[in-house]
This record gives sequence, C-alpha cells and structure tokens, in this order.
Amino acid sequence: MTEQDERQLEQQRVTNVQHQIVEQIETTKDLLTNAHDETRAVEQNYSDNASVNTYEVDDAMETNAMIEQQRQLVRRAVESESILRHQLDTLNNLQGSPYFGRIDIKDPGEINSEKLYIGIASLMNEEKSEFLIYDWRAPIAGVYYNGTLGKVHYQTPAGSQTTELTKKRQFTIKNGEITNMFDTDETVGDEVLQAALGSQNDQYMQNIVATIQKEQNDIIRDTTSDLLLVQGVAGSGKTSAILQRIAYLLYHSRASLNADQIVLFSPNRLFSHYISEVLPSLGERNMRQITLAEFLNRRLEGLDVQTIFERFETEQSQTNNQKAVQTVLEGAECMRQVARYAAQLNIDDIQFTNILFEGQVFFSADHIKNIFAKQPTAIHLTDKILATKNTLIRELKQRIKAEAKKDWVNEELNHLGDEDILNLFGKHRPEEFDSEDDQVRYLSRRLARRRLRIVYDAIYNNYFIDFYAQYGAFLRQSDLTDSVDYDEWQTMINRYQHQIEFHQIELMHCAPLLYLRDLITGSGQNRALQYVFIDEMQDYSVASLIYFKHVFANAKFTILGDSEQALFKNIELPQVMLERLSTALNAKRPNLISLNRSYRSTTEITNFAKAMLPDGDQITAFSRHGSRPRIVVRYDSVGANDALLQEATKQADEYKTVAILTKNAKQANEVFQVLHRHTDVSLLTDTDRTLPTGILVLPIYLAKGLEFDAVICYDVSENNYGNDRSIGILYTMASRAMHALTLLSIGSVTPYITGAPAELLEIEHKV
Ligand SMILES: Nc1ncnc2c1ncn2[C@@H]1O[C@H](COP(=O)(O)OP(=O)(O)OP(=O)(O)O)[C@@H](O)[C@H]1O
Repeated sequence: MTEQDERQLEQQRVTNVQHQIVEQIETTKDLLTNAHDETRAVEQNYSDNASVNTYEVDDAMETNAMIEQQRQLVRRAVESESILRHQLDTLNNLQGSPYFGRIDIKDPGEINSEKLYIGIASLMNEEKSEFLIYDWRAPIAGVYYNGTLGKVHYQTPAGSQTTELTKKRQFTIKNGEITNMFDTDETVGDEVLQAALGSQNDQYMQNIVATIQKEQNDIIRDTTSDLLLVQGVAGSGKTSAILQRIAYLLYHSRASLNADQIVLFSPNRLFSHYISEVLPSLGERNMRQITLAEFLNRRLEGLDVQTIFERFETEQSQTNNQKAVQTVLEGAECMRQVARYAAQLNIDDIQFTNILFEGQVFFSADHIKNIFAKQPTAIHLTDKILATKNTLIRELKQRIKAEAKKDWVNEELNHLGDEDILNLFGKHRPEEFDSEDDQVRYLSRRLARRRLRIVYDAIYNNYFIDFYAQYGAFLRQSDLTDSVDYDEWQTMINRYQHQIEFHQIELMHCAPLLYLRDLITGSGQNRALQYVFIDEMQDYSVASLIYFKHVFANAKFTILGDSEQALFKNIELPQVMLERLSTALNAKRPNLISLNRSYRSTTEITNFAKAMLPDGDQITAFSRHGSRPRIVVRYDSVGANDALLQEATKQADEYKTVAILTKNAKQANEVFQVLHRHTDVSLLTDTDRTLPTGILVLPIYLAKGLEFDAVICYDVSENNYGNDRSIGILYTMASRAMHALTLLSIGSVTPYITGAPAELLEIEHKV
C-alpha cells in the first residue's frame, strides 16, 4: 500500500470516529437533559417534604424516614448527572483531535497484529463492542511511550506482560483532519515535539500527552516509590510530567484516590493559574493547590508570616553569620533536636499560660499545671495534654452552670426577641419542655455557653500552652550553636521574641516551631492525604520538608526541583541534595529520576544559559533554533531606559508575551514607572493571580515555573549581580524564555555572563 493510500485509510478512520463522537455527544446531551430534569424533580420533592411541619412525634418519625429516602434519591440523581456530565466533557475533549498515536501489537501465539489507537480518554463504539480509542493511561498504552519496535513488556495489574510491537504511528489531527502522520521507531519523534514546542500558548500550560518522553513517562507511571525525587534542568518538563502523573494516578487508583487527596505545593499563585487548565484538558479534576505562605498562615493564625519573597528581598543583605544561623535552623539536625526536646520535656519546662476571658484570668497557668501534674506519669506527653484538656472542659461545664444563674443572663433573656429565642432553642422546640421554668433554665445555660464558647475554643486549640515561648525556650537550651557565632544566635533569639510580640515570624522558624507544637499536642496531622507534590523544592528548607512529612504522614511524596535554579542558596550538587533528602525524609522506597534535556527554550538560549553554570555540560538543548541571545550594554540610566523601551516594544510586536525580569520587587517597580508612560505594561506582584499577555514586569521569584515567548533580563551588570548567588538567579531568568532572550546591562556586565563563550551571544554596546 502506498503512503498516500495509508493516509487515506487513516483519514477515513478519523472521520468515522469523529462521526461517532458527534453522535455520542448528541445522545449524551439528551441523557443529561433528562437526568437534570430528574434531579430537579427529586430535589423539589425533597425540599417540599423537608419543610413539612413536624409537631407530632409520630408525624416527625414518619417524615424523617421519608426524608432520608428522598435524600438518597437526590444523591443518586446528582451522581448520575455528574457521570453524564463527565462523559460529555470527555467527548468534547476528544472531538477534533480524537487520538495521537497508534500501536500495532502481536501477542504471543497470534498471527495477526491488533491495531490500537491512543488518545486522552477511552472511547467505545455505541454498541460497546469495540474500543475506538484507548486511554493513554491504560496499561498497554505504556508501550507507546516506552517501547521501540520488537518485543516489549508492559505492566498490568496482573503483572508484567509481553507482546511484540510491530508498528508505532504518530498523528497530528486538527479539526478532524490529519495534518501530520508518520511511523517511527523512537519513543516520540522529535518532529512532532518540534511542532508542539514551536506553538505553545503561554497563558496556560498545555498538556504534553501526545509527546511524553521516555524518562518523563517513568516519572508519570511510578506507582511504587514513597519518595520520588525528580532533579530536572530548567524547562525539562518536570511540572508537565507531574501534572500528567497526577492524571495517571487518578486513573490508576480511581477506586481509592480522588483529586482531594492530592496536594501540590506551588511556588506562587500565578503558577497555580498557569497550570490550572492541564488536568481539565485531560478530563480530570484539579488537585488541591497551596503555596507555602498559605499553608503556614493557616497553621499560624494571627501571625504575620514572612513570605519566601520577603525573605528573598531581605536575604540580599544578609551577613555570613546570619546565613549560618538560618542554615542551622532550616536543617535536619534542628528538627531532630526539636523531636528530642519534645520527648524529654518535663512539667517545669512546659510554658503553661493563663486562659483569659474578657481580660480576666479564667483558668490560671498554675491551675492548669496542677491538673497536668495529676496525670499518671507513665502516659505519653500528648495523652497528658489531652487529659488536661478534658478536665478543663469538664470544669468549664461546671462554670457554665454557675454562670447561667447570674443576673446578666436573666437580663439578656428578657431582652431577646421571639426569633432570637427560637434560635436559642436550637434543635429543641419550646413544647418539648415540661414547664416554663425548664425552658428558662435551658435557655440560660445556652446563653452562658454561647458567651463562654471562646474559652472552650481556647482549651480546644491548646491555647493554655504558649508555644511561642516554648519554642523560644527550645532555642535557648539548644546546642545547635556549636557551628554558628554565639552572639549571632542570641541576636536571632532576641529578634524572634521581639517579632513575636508584634505578631510576626520569620520563615526559618516556622517548621521547627510548628513541629514542636504538633509533637507536644499530638495534633496537626492529616492522614487522609495520599500524595504530596512539591514543585521547586530548591526553595524549601529541609526542615520544612521534614515537617510536611510529619503532617502528611501517610502520603507518598513527589519532590521536584532544579538545584541550579536555587534563588536563595548557593548551587548544590544534585546528588548531594538527593541523598540529603532521602535520609531526612526517611524514605523506604526512594527513586531518583533526572531529566537533562531542556525543551522550553531554543537551542541558542539553552546553550547560553547552561554556559553560565559550572556543571552545565549535563544539560542537552532540544534542537529548535532561533536567534542568539542579545546583550545590550548602556552606561547610564537614560540610555538604558531607552534601550529597554525599544527592546520591549520590538519584542511585543512579534510575540504575545514579553517578560521583563528583575532581581527584586523594587527594581520591577522602577522599571514599571519608567515604561508605563510610554507603552502598555503590567506590573505583577505576589498578590496577582492571573497572568496577562503583552509586556509584563516582574521580579524573578514570581516567574518561577513560568515561561514567556520573550524575556528581557533587566540590568545584568556586575553591580547588580556581583556575588556567586547570582548564577542561580541569572540562569533561572534566562531559562524562562521560549523564543527570544535579551540581556540589558547598565554598566559593565556581570562576570557570570561575560564568562560564557562570546560566540553564544550577540553583543551591542553603545557608549
Ligand atoms: N514531552 C513534552 N512534549 C511537549 N512539550 C514538552 C514536553 N516536555 C516539556 N515540554 C514543554 O517544555 C516547557 C517546559 O516544561 P515545564 O515547565 O514542565 O518544565 P520544568 O522542568 O518544570 O521547568 P522549570 O524548572 O524551568 O520551571 C513547557 O512549555 C512544556 O510544555
């Protein structure tokens, strides 16, 4: 058969599948309309019945049974409606581009090959007799991503299977038409990848399902590791691979895993927005996403927690002694000491504190300490705390009884309107009480309880121990000081205490403090979560990862990062970092995968970016060509501003998104002030949640994980990037660019750039 005949046959098949999809969409829509009407009807029925008056006890019982039955009907109707809705979404996702791959396999003993088509979801014909499309996550589809022709193995729930791969074909199908099709023996041919990379839409990240690479596939399909560490160079598809991995896990464990049991720690809100479309485009629900700041703020309510960004800004002026103290607090040894301290804590060391009510001592610290002291010595600290809490709650109940007899209660009752009174009865009804006296007694107690609720909350939340003081005590007794300057350590403690008074806390204290609090109270753990993903791990301290491990005790961890992009630390060798994490997190089945090929940027940009790194040789550029990065040097700010404006507008004519990246928020603001008078430009700050197109100005730490058509790195002078921490920042900035990179220097260029071979850059000087 000629190539043309083949193509015609394939096109006929695509057209046929398209027809079937359209038909199934129609049928599903009808079913959905019916299901929706059904849901409305049962819901209406339910609400009619639920509002029936239930004065008589017998009536009430009968009504309750009926309501329960109706409630189940509603639940079932809602469920079938949502299944249909999901089906419709899937069909819509398939329409236009129903599949991207075909594999022909011949099982042992068979004479003929079987053709399987691979797409983002499975599809059967209307009769349910044949699979028209196989889901890319089906066990057999692994062959498409992993295998070269010949004998291949693939994993199924029943174990490893063997088959023979006789053909692998790739398609690009747009609006039901095959625009490209060829057979290959590679994992996924570079030709398709080239096309995919050239046409990225950068407001949202795209899924990479049609072009997943072999080593990315290993990340995606790993279901056994409890700690999967992915060390990948910039633009190597770490984020893409983990999003595909989440979709894979949701499919693989669909009976036992749902999207709410997966959490992704993302570097910032812009990033969350940027990746928000990937899972829906694969027909899955998004996992939970949280930034470190959000996580900490929830756990340290009432405190103003330093953000990674604020820390980055202050770190630029830190002394070596301060850095050393910070490194100690953020290390594994500090967390070990916290655990030891909590385990050995004796009663006189515990920082009990008064529980106040309306400015008065309600339970004194001494009283609480006495209760604690009466607990059996043999029981665990957390159980003693729990027993103390229970005693306090019992005492509170007594106090409520007494309080209910006080004058204020009576007075307040007399002033309540009818509706307030009814509310106060709660789930009871006035007629349930034998006498009016009983009613008043009940209402008085409710009122007293309501007023003292705040005391209950304080007991419940362990506010009778001052954990800030406790952590301060930990710091004072610690021998972590061996490796740091003693005076600096004392200064740090004083600063900590001073800041706590003003309800502030530095990031470096959060993990050890929270860990200490959780270990003492036995609370704070979330055992329901099954998977934790951490992107940009180089921005997290080991202490915070250890704390996450404590909090999400049952979860498997996937941690990804690029040690070269460390904005806050000196660059650390990947192996060293990986070993450190493996031990710190006590992993039983760790797995390390490295990604060295960079897909985001053109060859020219990647080659320049890697030349700045001491060990950049390991990075392979993907072969997609563009112009060389340009360095523009100006010797005064007027010239620099002119050049910046010119460069930004020129790039904006050609590209959708041009990002001017600066070292910090202050510089971003300065650049914005200069530019906004002359052209449309958006300044992004850490409160932004959506990514506009056009010319953007943002500090590099907000651009983490993002990519732009064109990037202009602002002021890469020696003055601005003089120390060796600059490498990570410069590398991260350069590697955000997909197609064009410009470096603007005001004065002499930093040696980290001039150190790169001159032929990698185009240089433009103007004195
Ligand atoms: N297999 C692939 N097929 C198509 N595109 C890919 C593939 N792998 C990566 N890409 C593209 O390369 C770019 C970089 O990917 P991604 O953002 O996932 O990399 P990363 O390793 O997380 O980067 P960084 O660490 O620099 O933030 C994205 O545009 C992504 O779509």
